[in-house]
Amino acid sequence: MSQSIRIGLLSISDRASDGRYEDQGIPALREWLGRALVSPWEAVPRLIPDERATIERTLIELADNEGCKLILTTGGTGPSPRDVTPEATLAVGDKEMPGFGEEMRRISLNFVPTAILSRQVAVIRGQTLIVNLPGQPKSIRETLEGVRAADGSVAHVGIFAAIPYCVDLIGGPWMDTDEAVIKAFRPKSAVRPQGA
Ligand SMILES: Nc1ncnc2c1ncn2[C@@H]1O[C@H](COP(=O)(O)OP(=O)(O)OP(=O)(O)O)[C@@H](O)[C@H]1O
Ligand SMILES: Nc1nc2c(c(=O)[nH]1)N[C@H]1C(S)=C(S)[C@@H](COP(=O)(O)O)O[C@H]1N2
Repeated sequence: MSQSIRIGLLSISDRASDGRYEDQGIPALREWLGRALVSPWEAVPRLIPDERATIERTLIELADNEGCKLILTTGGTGPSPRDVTPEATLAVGDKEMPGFGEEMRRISLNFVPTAILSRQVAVIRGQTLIVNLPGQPKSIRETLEGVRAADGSVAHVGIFAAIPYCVDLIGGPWMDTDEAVIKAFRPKSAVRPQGA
């Protein structure tokens, strides 16, 4: 049995956090991960406003104190004055992982022409991978799972395909996925550690 991975689910929204609407970010993240992951995992959810200092503090808390090896944020990636999630994420990261943002924008263009308005980034902080997803709840599935053709075959692979191997490389727990949702790609040389 694999070791359980703790996954930070960080919904960043002024209106969801002050109760003007119900947060759909955390439920959408939970729902998708619940379908995609077949190895054990535990959600560590947080709902906060679009305040840069609060975002930075919460990312640090999830990574350093809560032991989350993966953090998925949703919201605050656009061009509006209050959208500061990428700045906060870059500020707490040791290394930027530009491929995630580049690929998510490409995937999202299959769904909306405004995909290029998302400034989403990904970083490594210590042994934690942090990935920004857009705020529209439907964009969570779109970017993580990718695009399917009418016959259900995969037309554009979602970014989650690369996440288990990235977590391996930074020393996190082994993750297995349901291939009907998303096939995790690992190079043939990747060796599953004993007991994982
Ligand atoms: N947590 C959420 N729950 C439900 N819907 C959301 C959430 N976050 C965003 N949305 C929807 O997606 C849209 C785009 O998200 P964005 O992150 O740009 O929010 P926003 O317009 O800055 O407002 P807010 O921060 O108050 O959610 C929102 O206008 C809203 O319709
Ligand atoms: N997959 C996907 N990506 C998407 C969208 C979407 O609906 N689906 N919305 C776009 C829009 S309209 C905006 S403004 C940006 C930024 O969104 P955010 O501020 O909610 O993070 O994400 C873009 N990326």
